Formats: sequence, structure tokens, C-alpha cells
Amino acid sequence: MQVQAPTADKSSSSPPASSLSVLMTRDRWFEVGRIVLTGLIALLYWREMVPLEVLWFAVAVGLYPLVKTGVTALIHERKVGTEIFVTIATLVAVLGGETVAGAVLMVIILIAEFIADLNTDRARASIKSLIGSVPQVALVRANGSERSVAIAEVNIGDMVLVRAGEKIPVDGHVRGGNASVNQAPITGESVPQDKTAGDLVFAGTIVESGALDIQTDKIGVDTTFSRIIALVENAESQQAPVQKLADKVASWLIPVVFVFLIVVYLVTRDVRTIVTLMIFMSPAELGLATPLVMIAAIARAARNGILIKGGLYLESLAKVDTVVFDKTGTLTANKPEVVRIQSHNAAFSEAQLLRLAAAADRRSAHPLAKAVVAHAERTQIVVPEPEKYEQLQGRGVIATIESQVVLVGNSALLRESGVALTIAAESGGQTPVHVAVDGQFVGVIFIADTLRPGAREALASLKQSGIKRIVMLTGDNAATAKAVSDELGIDDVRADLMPEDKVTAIAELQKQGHHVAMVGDGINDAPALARADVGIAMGGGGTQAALEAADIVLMTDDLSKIAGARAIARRAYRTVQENLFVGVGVVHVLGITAALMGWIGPIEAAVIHLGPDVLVFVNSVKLLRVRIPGV
Ligand SMILES: Nc1ncnc2c1ncn2[C@@H]1O[C@H](COP(=O)(O)OP(=O)(O)OP(=O)(O)O)[C@@H](O)[C@H]1O
Ligand SMILES: [Zn+2]
Repeated sequence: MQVQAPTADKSSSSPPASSLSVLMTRDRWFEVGRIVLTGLIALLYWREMVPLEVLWFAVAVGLYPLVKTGVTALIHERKVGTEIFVTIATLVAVLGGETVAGAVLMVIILIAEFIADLNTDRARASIKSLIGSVPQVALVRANGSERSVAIAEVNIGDMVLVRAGEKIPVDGHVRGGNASVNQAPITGESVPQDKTAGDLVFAGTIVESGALDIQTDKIGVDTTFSRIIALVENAESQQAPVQKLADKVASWLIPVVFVFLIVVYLVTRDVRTIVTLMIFMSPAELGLATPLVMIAAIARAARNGILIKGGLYLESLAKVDTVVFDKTGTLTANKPEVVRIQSHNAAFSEAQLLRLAAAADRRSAHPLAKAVVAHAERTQIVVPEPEKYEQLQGRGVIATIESQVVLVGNSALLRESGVALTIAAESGGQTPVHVAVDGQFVGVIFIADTLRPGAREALASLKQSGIKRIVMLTGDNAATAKAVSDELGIDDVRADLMPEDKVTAIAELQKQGHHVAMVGDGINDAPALARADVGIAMGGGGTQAALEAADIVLMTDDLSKIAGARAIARRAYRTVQENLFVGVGVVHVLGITAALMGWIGPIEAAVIHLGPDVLVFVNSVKLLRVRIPGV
């Protein structure tokens, strides 16, 4: 899906960040001056208009910053970078009598580095502007009047008014009005959503028609939108293993290169060849080959409603061969409903049973608990407050209500509390929630949940994309689990699991050599999400714990996005390899060959050398637009 970049932002007046004028900082102008000065003096010397000493001076001016950054990198990171390389190449040329060649070479390299640096910054800026921005002012309604307020001065709870054509400045919920909102900047979904009272809205999304009164819940850096931007910005710091590999290669390559150069010099005694060779042996693009790809891929995913927290996870996602799913809230729609109540004790009517169960479940965040409470409210039962309440992971709740001890949960909960189950309440695809009062089993509430729309197709496309194994892990009972898995065509199912059993199951799969992705909603699977090679959380209905524990978040809860994310990840991985092998490897091998054969000199080499830089850059940024099947 190709998403339109958000339309012009009327309420912010800052210029687009990608414009050249913003990138040309004072330091950059200074750099331009230095390059021009060195180039000019080299030209004058060549025309025999200035003495050699002046050229020496120019070379020193040109090399100064290179030496500075090069030596700093050497001392602090123990890394021989391009800077040291260029310095040595230039010095070798100048000391070897090839003074003009040396100076020109240095100038060309300085220009190349300058352009590469500028372009990388520009790519970053344009990636950010693709995602969009948040308005800088909000129209706040207070005491019957409205006034424009800088976004930094909006408070949580403030009522913000947003009209057609404007962007929403805060995260909040609708208190009045109707509107059709384009949420593409957050979810990647370009079909506008209708919003009315009670609905959640996000900063950065656009009101296409209508108007909304929004009560502010989150502002500034706390908004979902800001978190997305921060992720894209920080993506570089979460280095992918392939990037560390590139760094490692660069560090052992350099001594090898020096030995090789010395050997060549001893054989040919030709300074020009050495200088030419040095240009093609610089490890510069090795450093460029991955980070730009990672930023581009993460930005591409973000535009499709997939949050990826770093390049690291892109690489692991590309390698995944096993996907593990949680059932409740992930494969099911997370809209559980009570379908039947069965009393097994004549002293309790169905309404009484529901009343006690709802009271016990009142404080629980579990989807089943919410279904019980919602059903009680719908049947207009007044639900009392529990005097005591405890949620037992993977079991249910124990509560004290009107001096009675009430258990609500699965059969294990009752068994472990010493309650005898008079019947085995198994019922196809429905989850039985058992209720016991003061040690007596009193009845069962059956809860049904529908499958998440598109779940079947999403699993099929994952299999098609090369996933070998799909597993379902659930805390629910085996019968319900089987009903769901049969419908979805999953054959590896494990039911009645405690949260820690899910972690063990994943560890086992990993021990068998699988790369495991875990998809969950986080009610009971945050530890499993953290344990898997890649944790993927459902963002829409997902809990905070899952969002924190997960490496990838699906903003729309759309399972088909998993295959989409994987397609982006694999494409990015391939792009990195192309960059390394074609952009860096092939071009350099050809260049080295040409230099050894004496076909090219240092200046041609410096010009040709711009090729891989450009190639790597274009190839990486392409990831933002190229068609990726399934995305
Ligand atoms: N608050 C609750 N109210 C009623 N029953 C509960 C509650 N919490 C847990 N249970 C029972 O314990 C079982 C296991 O719960 P758990 O949260 O581990 O898994 P789940 O939500 O059923 O499934 P999944 O692991 O697929 O998310 C549930 O199926 C339910 O029967
Ligand atoms: Zn779940």
C-alpha cells in the first residue's frame, strides 16, 4: 500500500527540513571554504604561480580536520577510519613527489565526503518529513471562548477544537462532534475513519471533514506520533549485527591492506600505483552500507503502521522461520462475549451467579473478565465492589464479596483451591469460566470470541513467504484452543499454559535451531515477547507491557502486517547485501585491478570512487518507494 504523505501543514510555519538552506550550517560553509581554498592553491601551483611551500600549506589546511577526526577515532574507538586512510594516501603522494596528484586527490575526497555527509542528512530529513509533523499550535476551548495556544502550553485535560483540513495536535478522546479522520501517519491506513464521542484520536492525524472537540490525554513527546518519530530517529543506534560485522571487517582489513601496499611498492617502486590502490582500499562505504538502509526500512514500515524499534530487529525478522501466536486477543478479535450461563447449584440463579462473577472480575484487566462485567452491566445487574481481590496469572481471580469467597476462572483454579468439579464443562469453541462460592462449585459462564478478521489469510501468506512453522500458545483450555486452531489451520497447538510455560516453549523452539517471532497482545505474554528473537505486539488493543516488551508493534492489529513487515525486513537485508557486495566489493575489486594494471591514475581513481558512494546511497533510499509485495 502506498500512502500519501500528509498534506501541507497549515498550522506550522517552519520550512521543510529537507531544504538545502537548513542543512548548510555554519560548519558546512566553513568546510566549503576550506575545500575551495585547497583546490585553488593546487591549481595555482600546477600553473607554477605559487611555490611548493604554499601547496604544502594548503595540504596541511585540507588535512587538518581529517587528521583530527581520524586520530580521535583511532584513540577512542581503536578504529582506523577513512580519514586516516586519506591522510596517509595524500602524504604518500606528496612525499613521493606526486604533489599535485596528492593535492587534487585530497580535494576530490574532501568533496566526496562533503556530498555524502550532506546527502545522508538530507535523506534522514526527508524520511522524517515523509512521516509528517504535528501542528505547533492548538485551538483550546476554555470558559466558552477559543484561543490559539502554543502546543507546549496545552495541558492534559484541555479541550482542543480541530476543524476540517487541520491536523490533530494532541492524543486524546473525542468529546463532541463528528469527523472523518485520516490516520495514515500513525497506522498507514489511508481510508479515513469516522470518529465520534468516545473514540480515540492521535496527534499528527488529519481531520478531512467535520470537526471535533478533543479532550487532551497526551501531549508532546508522550504522543504516539512522537514516539514513532523518536523510533525512526534512534533506529541507527540499534545496530544490526550485519553492521557490526561490517565494522569488524573494516578493522581487520586495514592491516592486510597496508602489508599488501608495501609488497606492491617493493615490487613496482611506483608511488602513483600505491596512491591509486589506496583510494580503492578505503573502507568508507562499509560504514555507509547499512545505516541508511535501516533508516529507510524503518520509515517505510512506519508509514504502513508497523513500528520497528531498531535495525537489529529488521535483521532478526528477516531470518525468522517460526512464528508463535498467542490466542486470546491476537488470533481472536478480542471482543469476547458471554453466550450462556449455566447454574449447577439450585441456590444460585443465573443472575446471581453473574452478579458475583462480575463483582469478582470487576478489577481485572483480563479480556474474559471484561466480557463478564460488560454482560452484567448489559443485563442491568448492580455489581457490588469486592472487599478483597486477587488476580492469579493463568488461573482467574479470587475475591471476597459480601463475606463470601468467590473463585472465577479455569478448572485448574478450582482444582487447586480444592473445589470439586461436578461436571466437566467443555463446550466446543467457547471458553468456560467456572464460578465457585465458599468452596462450592456453582456454575459456568461460557464466553465466545470470534476469530480476528483476516487471521486465516494472514497465516496463509506467512507460510507462503517461507515460514516453516506456525505455533499457537494459549492459557485457554485445550478444547477451545483446538476449535480455534482447526479453523485457522494451525497444527502445532499448546494449551493450558502458564505465562512462564510460553517462555519455555519458545526457548525450546530456539534450542531446536529455529529463529522465533512471537506475536502477542501482552495480557500474559510480555515475558514470551521478550524471550523470542523478535517480539511483535498488537498495538491497537495491546497493553502497555506488551508495547514495551515488543520489538515490533502493529498499530492497526492487522495480522497481515506481519507478512508485510517481514517483506520489508527481507528486502532491507537484501539491500544491505547488495550494498556490501556490489557497491563496495565489486567496484573496489575492479578499481584495484585497474590500478594494478596501470590503467588508471590517482585522480581517475578518486573520481571513479564516487561511484559506489552514489550507488549505495541510491540503492538504500530506493527502499522508501520500491514496490514490495505484501506491503
Ligand atoms: N480475570 C479472569 N476471569 C476469568 N477467568 C480468567 C481470568 N483470568 C484468567 N482466567 C482463566 O484462566 C485462563 C488462562 O488465562 P490466560 O490469561 O493465561 O490465557 P488466555 O487469555 O485464555 O489465552 P492466551 O494465552 O491465548 O492469551 C483463561 O482461559 C480463563 O479461563
Ligand atoms: Zn493473549
